[in-house]
Amino acid sequence: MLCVHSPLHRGHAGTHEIYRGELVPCFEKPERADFVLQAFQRAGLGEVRAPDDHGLAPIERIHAPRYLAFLARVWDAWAAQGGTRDLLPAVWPTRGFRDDIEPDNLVAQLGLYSFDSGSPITAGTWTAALAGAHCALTAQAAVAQGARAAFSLARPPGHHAGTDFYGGYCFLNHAAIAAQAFVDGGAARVALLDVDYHHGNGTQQIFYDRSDVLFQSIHGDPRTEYPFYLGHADETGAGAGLGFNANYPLPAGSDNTRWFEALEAACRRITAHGAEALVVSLGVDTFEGDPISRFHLRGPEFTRLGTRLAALGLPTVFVLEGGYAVAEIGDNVVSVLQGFEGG
Ligand SMILES: NCCCCCC(=O)NO
Ligand SMILES: [Zn+2]
Repeated sequence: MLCVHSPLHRGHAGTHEIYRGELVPCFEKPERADFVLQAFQRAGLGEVRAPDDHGLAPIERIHAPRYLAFLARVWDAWAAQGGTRDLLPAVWPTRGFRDDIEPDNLVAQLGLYSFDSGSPITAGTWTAALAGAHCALTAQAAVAQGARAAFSLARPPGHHAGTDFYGGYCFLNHAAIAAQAFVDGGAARVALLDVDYHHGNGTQQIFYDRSDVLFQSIHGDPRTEYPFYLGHADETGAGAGLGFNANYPLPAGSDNTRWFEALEAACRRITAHGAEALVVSLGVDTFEGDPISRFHLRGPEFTRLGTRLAALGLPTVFVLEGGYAVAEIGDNVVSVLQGFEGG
């Protein structure tokens, strides 16, 4: 299986995030990708290739121009003001505020384009996010050209990023960008399955009124788990997209039997959709030892996940999302990919 990876992720290295109201060291750190890369190479799963430069056009198919312009300029604007520390928002346009006018104030702009204070922007964030999107696009191109599967090994992750907002450590929605590339390449029906512990609120928002991309997510119940404000089972799509969004929220602490029951339901739905390609938001923070999550998957379950996805028989792009047990993230990701390869 091809792995697409860029060392440019290392430029995104925030020091602290606000987690549940407290300033703590970042959980989403460069070592995550290093450990996955080492495990992938150790397992001999395939070639590791640098991403091609796909430019901005495929990214503009998903994200709003004013948001991309903001991400591209925000650090330089901050540096021009003499700023050096990581950028975190402190004010947001919640209900009753206007969000059609972009304030001149930089901290206000951070709030306009974000939904949490846990995703620091640093000098290398834009470059890293852009490289991550190009990793996903390069993986998608390889699959569109005949590869059975490919893995986009990038950070920061993407599934919390919406059309014009960042959060949950995510800035560009790599999985959504890859799914759109399949559509733009002629696929009439694409399935996007999010198996990260946290609901892919950004991906849901992006495809919510569309029937060509079926979005499904298995995740910790948002009544108690991040992102809290989206991811309930009654969110089934809108307009032309009604019936093409499915959430499987599970109570924190749910056992693996319940998790795989949800996976089975989602896989059946993918087959019923008549999907021609599959994009997987592969978060492994479902791992029993993950520091910020509360499911119980371990190596054998990750292998079983990969095997089940292989049984769908679809051209598949895996996109790395979460997973913060840094010592185990590599083995957990490789277990999924090995299960898929052997499936
Ligand atoms: N800062 C709060 C927790 C963010 C979760 C990020 C994640 O793993 N999403 O899938
Ligand atoms: Zn997650």
